[in-house]
Amino acid sequence: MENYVIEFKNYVKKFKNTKIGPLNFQVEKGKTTAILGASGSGKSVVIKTMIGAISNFDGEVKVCGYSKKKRKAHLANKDISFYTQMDFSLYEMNVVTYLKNMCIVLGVNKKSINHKVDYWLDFFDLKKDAHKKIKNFSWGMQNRLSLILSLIKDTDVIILDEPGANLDSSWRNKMRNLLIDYKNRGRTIIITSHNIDEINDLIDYYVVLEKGKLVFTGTKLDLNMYAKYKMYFYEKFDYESFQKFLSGKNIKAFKYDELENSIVFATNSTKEINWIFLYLIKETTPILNLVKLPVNMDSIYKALEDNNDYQKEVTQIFQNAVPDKKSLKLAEKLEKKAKKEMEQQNLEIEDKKYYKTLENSNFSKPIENIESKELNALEDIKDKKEANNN
Ligand SMILES: Nc1ncnc2c1ncn2[C@@H]1O[C@H](COP(=O)(O)OP(=O)(O)OP(=O)(O)O)[C@@H](O)[C@H]1O
Repeated sequence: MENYVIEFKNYVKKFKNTKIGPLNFQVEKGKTTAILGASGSGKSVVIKTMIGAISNFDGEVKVCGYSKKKRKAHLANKDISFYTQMDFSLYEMNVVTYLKNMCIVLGVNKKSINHKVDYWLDFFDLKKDAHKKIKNFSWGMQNRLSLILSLIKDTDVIILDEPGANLDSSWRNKMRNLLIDYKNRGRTIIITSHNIDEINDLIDYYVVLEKGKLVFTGTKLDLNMYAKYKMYFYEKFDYESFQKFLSGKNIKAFKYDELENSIVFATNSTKEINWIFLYLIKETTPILNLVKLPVNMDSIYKALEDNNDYQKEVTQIFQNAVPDKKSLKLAEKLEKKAKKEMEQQNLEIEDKKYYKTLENSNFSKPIENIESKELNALEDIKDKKEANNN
């Protein structure tokens, strides 16, 4: 059985002034694939090609086993649903009549039409407006109607082009929960969104475009994206010793803003944040606020930049037959990086030790198996506690 629902091979679409491609990527069955990129990068062109709205292109595109260039290309659409924001401002019909007609066009089993229309109108809170003319619907209501159109066919593959646009946060949240449910049921989701942060935890594969070119395809692990946090303090912060503390930990500190007394740091494992708290306890530095910065295209491009730098370093080393001083230095750097990755793999074991330490933090028994720095931190607290009691 074919594991890929969609395949793009050497795909190129040329417009008068723009070229999209060459693109090579696959969408795996049962996974959530996000097509991401800045405005104008080519996301909609890719999606329009998937659904057959663009058919004149170079290369090969297969959807659900059907080549998009062959005579039977349209048959792929029976197995997929598609969402895009539609404009219903000229529709005189009421929503029930419209949806029932559309169910027939979409090939929904006749016996289930009434039940499905009723279910989805209820789900998107449009039942009370069921007999209004669609042209009188607000933008948000029209958007919910577009969503019903993409869900009512109930297919295993769903393509969503900016499903959150024009929806308020509570509807976006409801839509997100629906996608989680689809994902848990093994459905294939292809999604584009400018609010990456809202869907980032659902994404299995990233297809990242930049100015029509494919700049990345792969998993979250391949992307190695660090989550960024901003921490605010009451008073001046000793950034230098903080940076020293971070060496050997899987945390990067980006900058210290002296004006607002804030630091930005990043990590690819949320567990690592515990080190920061341990440091702050040691330094008795109270925090004012901690904010997780949203994932956006900048974070993704930054992760790609970091990955590219790393790749360049590796290539450089292997291209130099006789290692010079610079290459040796790079080799040393890479060795350190590899060591760090090993440490990351051992993180769970480290974490267990760390939590054990916290459990023991009543200081009634000796603390074993703990790094001396962290031991010192806890000892300091113990001293302070005792001083207070005296
Ligand atoms: N029919 C068309 N004729 C000419 N150029 C087009 C056509 N469709 C798309 N393009 C061009 O292709 C490029 C990619 O457009 P596309 O709509 O795919 O961007 P996008 O990534 O979906 O952007 P957004 O996030 O703003 O929707 C743009 O430069 C656009 O002008």
